[in-house]
Amino acid sequence: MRPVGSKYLLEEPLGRGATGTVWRAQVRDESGTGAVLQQVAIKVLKEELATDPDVVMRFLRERSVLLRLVHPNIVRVRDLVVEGELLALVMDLIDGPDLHRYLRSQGPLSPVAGALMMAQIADALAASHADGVVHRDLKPANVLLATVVTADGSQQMHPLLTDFGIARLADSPGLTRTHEFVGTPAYVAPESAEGREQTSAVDVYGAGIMMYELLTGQPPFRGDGPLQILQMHLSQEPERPRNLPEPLWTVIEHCLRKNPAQRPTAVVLATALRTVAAGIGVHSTPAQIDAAIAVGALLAPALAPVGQDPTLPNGMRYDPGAPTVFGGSPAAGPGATMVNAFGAADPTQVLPPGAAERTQRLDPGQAPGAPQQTRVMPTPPGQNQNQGYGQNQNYGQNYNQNQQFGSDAPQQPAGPHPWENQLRAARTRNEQTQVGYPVQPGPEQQPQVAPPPYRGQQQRPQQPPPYRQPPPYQEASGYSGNPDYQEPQQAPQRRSEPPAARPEPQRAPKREPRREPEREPEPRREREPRPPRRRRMRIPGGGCLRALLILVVIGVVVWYFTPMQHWIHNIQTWYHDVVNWVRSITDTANKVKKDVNSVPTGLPTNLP
Ligand SMILES: Nc1ncnc2c1ncn2[C@@H]1O[C@H](COP(=O)(O)OP(=O)(O)OP(=O)(O)O)[C@@H](O)[C@H]1O
Repeated sequence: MRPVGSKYLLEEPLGRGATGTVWRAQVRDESGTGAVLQQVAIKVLKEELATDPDVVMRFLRERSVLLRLVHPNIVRVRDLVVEGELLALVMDLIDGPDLHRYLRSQGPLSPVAGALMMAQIADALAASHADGVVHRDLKPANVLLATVVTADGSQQMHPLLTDFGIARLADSPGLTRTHEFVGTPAYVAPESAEGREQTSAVDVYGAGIMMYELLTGQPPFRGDGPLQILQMHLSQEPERPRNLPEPLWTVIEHCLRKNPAQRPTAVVLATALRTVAAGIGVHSTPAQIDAAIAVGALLAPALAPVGQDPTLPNGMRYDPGAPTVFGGSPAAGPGATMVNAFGAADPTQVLPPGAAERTQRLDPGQAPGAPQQTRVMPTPPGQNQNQGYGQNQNYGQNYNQNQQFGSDAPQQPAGPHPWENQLRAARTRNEQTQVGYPVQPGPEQQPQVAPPPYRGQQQRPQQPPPYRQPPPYQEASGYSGNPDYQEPQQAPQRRSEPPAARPEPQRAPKREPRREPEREPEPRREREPRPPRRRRMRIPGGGCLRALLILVVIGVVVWYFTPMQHWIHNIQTWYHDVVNWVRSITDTANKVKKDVNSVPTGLPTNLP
């Protein structure tokens, strides 16, 4: 067993994810008895994260926020440990599978069960959004299912959202150089895929994808590789699953809008899901059915009652400013190099060289060791990369303006996100290849993904929605919380006309024209499509015939239009002359020879 800090002992790994390994661990009594006080889960972040100064810095800065996120549907983070080159989150140990594993083994949930489970996850999101925390990596693997036994002895599944802040930690400028993907492509919102600003709406998109998967068994966009899936998020509309009740599809479809401004808030989503769950059950009253059918009006973005859910009791408001209630002992052991939940005021003792100094520069007005304010509105990816630490001194300021989701705080120019680069590279590759690939439209040609008119940039900033505690399942629809609960699969029958659509409310007048982002991506010039080539008919041997024909034509021209005939005639004449000369010479020679041979022999040989 490996010790972590002065009071934790890692027992056995529970599982590994992209950002680290989760261990079952013990909390030891530090008074000397060594007794095991409690079992916890500890997520030990990967070494490459733990050694990245940016991650360490964020880890320390966001500890107060992560520790403060206390909600019935959020896995509670109890402690954050920084020890040497080890970063770890100490969490409640949840004795149950994660939702991904559950879906693989049990199959999809029924519409009512799925809607009620997602309503609870939306509650968790509403609470975290109210506190300025965007999850950014919503997926079934990040929902743990605790089993609770009710008063009547039956077992119920209780979903708890985990891994808050991890995606943001992993999205470090240093890491994005080596890690191409932070997040899970199947659940990524279009704006995240394009490296645009990520607001709380990315979580609502993730919730929409998750809901689709809970009800059908698979996410809406599936492809061969991450890039193809990202492209589908950007340009494809999800296909409506068969047998899905219409009101439930309406909710999913609103969550999956490409434009983040058209998605509902998490508060509205939770209300809408409970309305739908109540209206599609077997015991639904006509009024509940009508309310479910009219859920589209509730989800309309202009009507989204930010933070105002009339169905929730007043006494159950979520107070983001409320003090965090921690358990355990605040004392760190002597010499312990640990930053703990109770020691927000503890000086940070172990930081990679320079990180402490940077932290100091980030918070110039803050006394060393003083509890940090909540500053967790995610900066657009790449911002830090381009700006350096000095400019991050505005972080707190920006947060104060940004904590209303979608505020009119000045937008920092965001550098290209790694995904964006990859998408561009892929498109460019397609263009260069040009073999049977249609030219992919650039972002500027895609109507669905045109930079959205962020509400925050156009409208007056709104206060974050005060979160109210949701009612238990039973209050919503009589659902016991057990996903095995049976309810009809078909859409509710319309028993009366739905209530007239609410009048469109007056939108707040534009306060200032929207500022164009300073770094608009260069509009990419589309290539002119090549005209189709005319295909020539190929005749076998046609090439030879053509050459022969050309030779004949040349011969005729030369014969009739040049002195060739004359030259040939002369050559013939010369030839004949030469032949005649040769003949006459030969004849003469033969004659001479004959004459010589005819000279009489027998002459005296002894002539003087
Ligand atoms: N608090 C917890 N209690 C019990 N088991 C947990 C807890 N947190 C995580 N686990 C289990 O540990 C395993 C790994 O979790 P982890 O969060 O690292 O996985 P992941 O979500 O797939 O990865 P990542 O979010 O890093 O991409 C999962 O199977 C999960 O069920």
